[in-house]
Amino acid sequence: MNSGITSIKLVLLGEAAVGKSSIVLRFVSNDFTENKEPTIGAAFLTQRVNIGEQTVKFEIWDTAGQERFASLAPMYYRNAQAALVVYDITKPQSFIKARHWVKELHEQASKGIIIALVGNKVDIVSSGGERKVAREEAEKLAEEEGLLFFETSAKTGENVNEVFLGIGEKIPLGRPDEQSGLQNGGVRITDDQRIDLASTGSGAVAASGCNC
Ligand SMILES: Nc1nc2c(ncn2[C@@H]2O[C@H](COP(=O)(O)OP(=O)(O)OP(=O)(O)O)[C@@H](O)[C@H]2O)c(=O)[nH]1
Repeated sequence: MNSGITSIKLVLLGEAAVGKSSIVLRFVSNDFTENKEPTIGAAFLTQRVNIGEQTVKFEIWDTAGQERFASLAPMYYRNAQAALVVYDITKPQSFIKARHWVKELHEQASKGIIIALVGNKVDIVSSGGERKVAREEAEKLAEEEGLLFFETSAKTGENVNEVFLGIGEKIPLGRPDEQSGLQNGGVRITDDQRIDLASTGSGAVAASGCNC
């Protein structure tokens, strides 16, 4: 029984190794793996969160960034209500790729799709590494294209939940979920958990430990 739950179909796009899977892993399991294996094809995961009074189920398609999988992307973003376009703030090429994804989404995805531009791996800069994509440049792109913008670290968890909270707050909620889950299609499925996203600006997230 799924009534009262709103589903948000969300896709992650971005160059290989920018940290898409790591962002999802942080959001779904509050975990991080060094030297994560590249995604093959795509992975599907879900996570339920409470945003205010509303339970939202994120249905997340984590696409593979390797060029050989690029032609599969439209299959995953076609019906998506939200997209995370991820780049690595230490890799300028990944920001160029992010621009391409934003353009493609605006041309080919659903009208009204909510797009968040996400600059990942801020922990590298915090620990003395060199930033190669200026925050101002990304903010400018976000402003011009009407995107949400976040800088995150999947490694430390910084701002990761805020990305999903930001998406949840932008999408009109209250439309009950009419169908439970998507077909597996041979991809990895991870059980979802329920967490509460508090819109306090503090970024606090309380895991309720409910595997439901
Ligand atoms: N320092 C740091 N490393 C990260 C962060 N996020 C991911 N990584 C590392 O970057 C590498 C690539 O991460 P993935 O999550 O597999 O990247 P991806 O974008 O999903 O890659 P594809 O599946 O090939 O598209 C892994 O070694 C991760 O451990 C981060 O926030 N900080």
